[in-house]
Amino acid sequence: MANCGIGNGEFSFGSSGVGQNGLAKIQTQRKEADVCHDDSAAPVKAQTIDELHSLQKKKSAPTTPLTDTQGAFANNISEIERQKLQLQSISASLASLTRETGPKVVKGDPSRKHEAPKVTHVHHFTPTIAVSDSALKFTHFLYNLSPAELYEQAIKYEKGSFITSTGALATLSGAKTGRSPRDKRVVKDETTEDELWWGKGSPNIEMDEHTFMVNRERAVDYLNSLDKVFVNDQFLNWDPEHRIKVRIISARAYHSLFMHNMCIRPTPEELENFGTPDFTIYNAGQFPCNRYTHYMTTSTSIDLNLARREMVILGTQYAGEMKKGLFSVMHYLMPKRQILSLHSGCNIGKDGDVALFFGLSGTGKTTLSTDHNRYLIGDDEHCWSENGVSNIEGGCYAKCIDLSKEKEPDIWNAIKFGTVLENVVFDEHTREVDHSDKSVTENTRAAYPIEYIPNAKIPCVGPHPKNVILLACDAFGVLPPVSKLSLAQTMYHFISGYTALVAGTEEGVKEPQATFSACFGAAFIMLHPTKYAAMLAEKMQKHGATGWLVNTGWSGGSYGSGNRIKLAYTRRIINAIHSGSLLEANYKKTDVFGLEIPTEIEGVPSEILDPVNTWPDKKAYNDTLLKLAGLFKKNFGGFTNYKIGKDSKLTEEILAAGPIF
Ligand SMILES: Nc1ncnc2c1ncn2[C@@H]1O[C@H](COP(=O)(O)OP(=O)(O)O)[C@@H](O)[C@H]1O
Ligand SMILES: C=C(OP(=O)(O)O)C(=O)O
Ligand SMILES: [Ca+2]
Ligand SMILES: [Mn+2]
Repeated sequence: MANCGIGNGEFSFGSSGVGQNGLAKIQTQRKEADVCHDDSAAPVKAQTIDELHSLQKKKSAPTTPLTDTQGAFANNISEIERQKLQLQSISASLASLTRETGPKVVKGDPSRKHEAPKVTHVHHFTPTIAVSDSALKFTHFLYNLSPAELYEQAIKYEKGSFITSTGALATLSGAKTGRSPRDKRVVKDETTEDELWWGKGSPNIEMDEHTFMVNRERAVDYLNSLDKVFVNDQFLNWDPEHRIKVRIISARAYHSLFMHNMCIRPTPEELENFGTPDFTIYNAGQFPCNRYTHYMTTSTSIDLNLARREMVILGTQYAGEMKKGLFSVMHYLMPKRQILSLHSGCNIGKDGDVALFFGLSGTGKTTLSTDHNRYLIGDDEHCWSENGVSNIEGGCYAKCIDLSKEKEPDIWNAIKFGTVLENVVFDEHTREVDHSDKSVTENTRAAYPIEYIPNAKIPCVGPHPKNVILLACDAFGVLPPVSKLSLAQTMYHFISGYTALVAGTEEGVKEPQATFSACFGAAFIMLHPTKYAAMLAEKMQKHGATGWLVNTGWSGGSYGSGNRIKLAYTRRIINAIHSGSLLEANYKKTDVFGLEIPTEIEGVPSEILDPVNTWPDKKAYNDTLLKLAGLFKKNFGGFTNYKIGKDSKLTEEILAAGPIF
C-alpha cells in the first residue's frame, strides 16, 4: 500500500528521530517493521531542493535541427552570432536618440538572477566614460514569451491580473477602457502632407516630426527605466507576399500576451530569421505625455510616424490602440501595393463562398463572422488583393458584454487558458465571470488566437468575396433588417459608413448615437475615403460580388422604445445571403432610401422585413426616417466634389444612390 494515513504509521517534525529542538519522535503503537513505506516510485535524482528544481525545466528544443553538413560546432557559432544580432537589434530599437547609441540589453527576467541569462549583454566598447546614469543601467527584455510565462509575469507583477474559472487571464486596462481617437496623431512631413487625408472628417490629427521625437524619447526613456520590458516580434497579413514584420515593445505582460494573440505568431524558424522589423510600437501607456509639449491636449497621445515606421503610445493602456494602430499602418502600406485594406470580418462556406462583413465597432463583425457553419478567416481586419482575401491578424477581439453560451458558443468557448479578458468582473472566490456586469466598462473584451475558434480557416486566406455585407446598427430603427444593394448603393453606403456608436469602445460615448464613419472605419483610414471606395468598386465589379445592407440595430422604434433585432433573426438573414437563396427572393423598393427589401426569408417573420410594420406610430416612423435621411444627405455633402474611380458615370450613380425625399 502506498498510502500512509494518520494512525497507520509515524509522523515527526524533524528529519531524524529527534527533532531539532530535542522533541522525541512521536511514536504510535506500531513497531518499526510494520512501518508503511511509499515505494510506489523511485526516489528523485536530487540531493538538494535546488537540484530538484533544476530538474523541473528543460531547455526548449533547438528549433533548427543540427544538420550534418554544418555540424554541431558550426551551428553553435552561428547561434551565438544570431543571438548577438538579436541583442543588437533590440538595443537599437530601444536607443535614446539624444544620448548614447543604445541601452545595454540583457535577455531574461532580472528577478531570476540565479538562472544565468541566456546570453550575456552587448558591450559597447566605447573608450569614453558614460555620461549619463542611464548608460550604466541594463535593460532586461523578455522576448516572445509563451502565454504560460506571460501569465506568471502578469500575476506576479501586475495588479488586477487573475485567472478566471475557465483559465483566461483577467486584466484591467486602467483608466482608459476604449480607444482615444481624438488623441491619435500622425506626423505631417513632405511626403505625408500630399499622400494622406487631412482636415475635416479625417482621423489624422497632425503633429510635426520634432514633437514625435520628443514623445518617442519620453517613451523610450520610460521603458529603459523599468526593470524589464516585453518584446514581441510578430507578423501581420497571412498573404505571404505582403507580410509585414512588427515589433512591439511594451511594459506589461498583459500587452505582450494581447499582441501574442492578436498578431500572427511566428514559428521558431521564422523567429530565428526575423531580422529587422518593418514597424515598431513603443507602448509606454502607463506613462503620460507631457502637456507642455507642443500639440499635446490631454495626457494621452498615440503618435504615428510613417517615415520612421514607428508608433508611440503614451497615457493609455487600452490594448486595442496597438491593434488598431497597426491597422492604420496597413491602411497606408497596402493601398500603395494596389491592395485594399478592409475594416471587415470574413468567413468562407464549405463550397468556398467568401463573405465580407463591414461595420463599425459593435455592429456585429466578430459575432456574425464567427459562424459555426462556416470557416472563420478573421473577425476585423483584412486585405483584398489580386490573390483574394487575407486576414491581417492572428487573433480575434470579441466584445463580451452580455455574452451568452447559447447565442455565441464559439466565442464563449474561446475564453480559456491563453485568452486575455479585459475589464470584466468576476466572483472573487469561484472566479466565474459575470458577463452582464458593466462595473468597469461596457466595452469588456476577450482577445484570443484565431485557432481558439474550432472552425478557423488556417492559413487565414480565401478566394475573392461573393458577398459584401455592410452592417449598420441603426439606433433610429428605420433601416430594414436586410436590403440588396446595387453597386452604386453599396458605394454610397460604404462611403457614408453609418451606424449608431455603441457605448464604450470609444472614450466618452455613453449612449448610442448616430455616426458616419467613411469606409466603416474612418478612425483607421489614412488616405481619402474615395481611394478605398474606388478600389472596392473595381474589385466588386471585377469579381461579381453582391452588396447587402444589414441592420443589426433597432426595430419597432428607436433606441429606448423599440428593441434590438434578435441575433437569431440576423443569423438567418445572413444564412440566406450565404446560401444564395436571398438573391432569388422577391423584392420591393422602400421609399426615401430606395432600398430593395425581400418580402420573405425562411425563419424570419415577414412583417419585420419592412420596418414600417413594426412601428406602432406610423407618423413617428416617417418623421424618424426623414430625419435619418437628412443626416445621410448632410454627411454625404462632404463627398460630392470627389470623383470615384476613373469613371465619372459611377460617381454620378453613387450620388444618385442616396435617399431621395
Ligand atoms: N442582431 C444582432 N446582430 C449582431 N450582433 C448583435 C445583434 N444583437 C445583439 N448583438 C450583439 O452586438 C454585439 C456586436 O459586437 P461585435 O460582433 O463584437 O461587433 P464588431 O466586431 O463589429 O465590433 C455583440 O455583443 C452581439 O452579441
Ligand atoms: C478594437 C476595436 O474593434 P471592434 O470594436 O471593431 O471589434 C475598436 O474599435 O477599438
Ligand atoms: Ca473594429
Ligand atoms: Mn470586432
